[in-house]
Amino acid sequence: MVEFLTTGDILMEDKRISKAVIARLPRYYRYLGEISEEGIERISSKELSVRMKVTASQIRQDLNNFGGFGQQGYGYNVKYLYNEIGKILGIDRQHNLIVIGAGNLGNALTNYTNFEKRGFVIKAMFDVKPQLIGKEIRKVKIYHLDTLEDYISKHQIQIAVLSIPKNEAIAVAKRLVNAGIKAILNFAHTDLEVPEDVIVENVHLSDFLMKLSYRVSSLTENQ
Ligand SMILES: NC(=O)c1ccc[n+]([C@@H]2O[C@H](COP(=O)([O-])OP(=O)(O)OC[C@H]3O[C@@H](n4cnc5c(N)ncnc54)[C@H](O)[C@@H]3O)[C@@H](O)[C@H]2O)c1
Repeated sequence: MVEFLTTGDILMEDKRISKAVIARLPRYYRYLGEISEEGIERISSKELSVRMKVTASQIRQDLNNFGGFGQQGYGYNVKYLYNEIGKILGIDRQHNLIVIGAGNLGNALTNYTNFEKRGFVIKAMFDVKPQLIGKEIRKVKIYHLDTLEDYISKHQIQIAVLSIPKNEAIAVAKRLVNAGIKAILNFAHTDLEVPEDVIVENVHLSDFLMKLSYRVSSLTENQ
């Protein structure tokens, strides 16, 4: 039988891994990293479930997708599982990023050193404001947007972060795609139109705030 993948699913050893499972992997990765730092070498699905506040069967189901991580009566080898999930997520290797828009948000992202610990290295920033060109933020140079395609063709850039006004984002995203970028982290409040093989993750903090607002409002209404 032919199996069809929906966008975002991955195929591992002829097995379809759902988007939902993939979306949970960063959380497993984070928890296992912390557990490993505590010096714990192995952990049962039950213990992990208590820490992560998900059911043990969910954990077993999720991790069984990748095979061979756990052993009956032994539990999971924390370091091994951590490394394997890291490999699946592709963070066992370096990813080079560029940030488009060197304003408040672009600065904050570039100043955040923890991305590098996960292998995400910001190589350059781009802007259109003449007074910003040539400046550096944590040794990351700001280039003019005119040099975008040239820079991408000369450096191995996989991911672009868009932190520019929304009315500029669609045009810049098109240029990024034409220059070969395959993944965009989009902070601009607009939907991007990209080909199917380009991955876009939208981060709209205001959406989270609206969700919180809804929850807070319903709490106060029920009081
Ligand atoms: N998604 C979120 O949760 C979230 C949160 C904060 C801000 N934002 C959005 O992110 C964007 C940036 O916010 P900010 O506070 O950093 O704004 P900002 O005004 O401080 O910075 C924007 C920068 O983009 C530059 N720019 C404008 N057009 C450009 C182009 N075509 N190419 C390259 N650079 C260009 C500007 O010169 C400026 O330096 C805005 O669209 C804002 O709405 C989103």
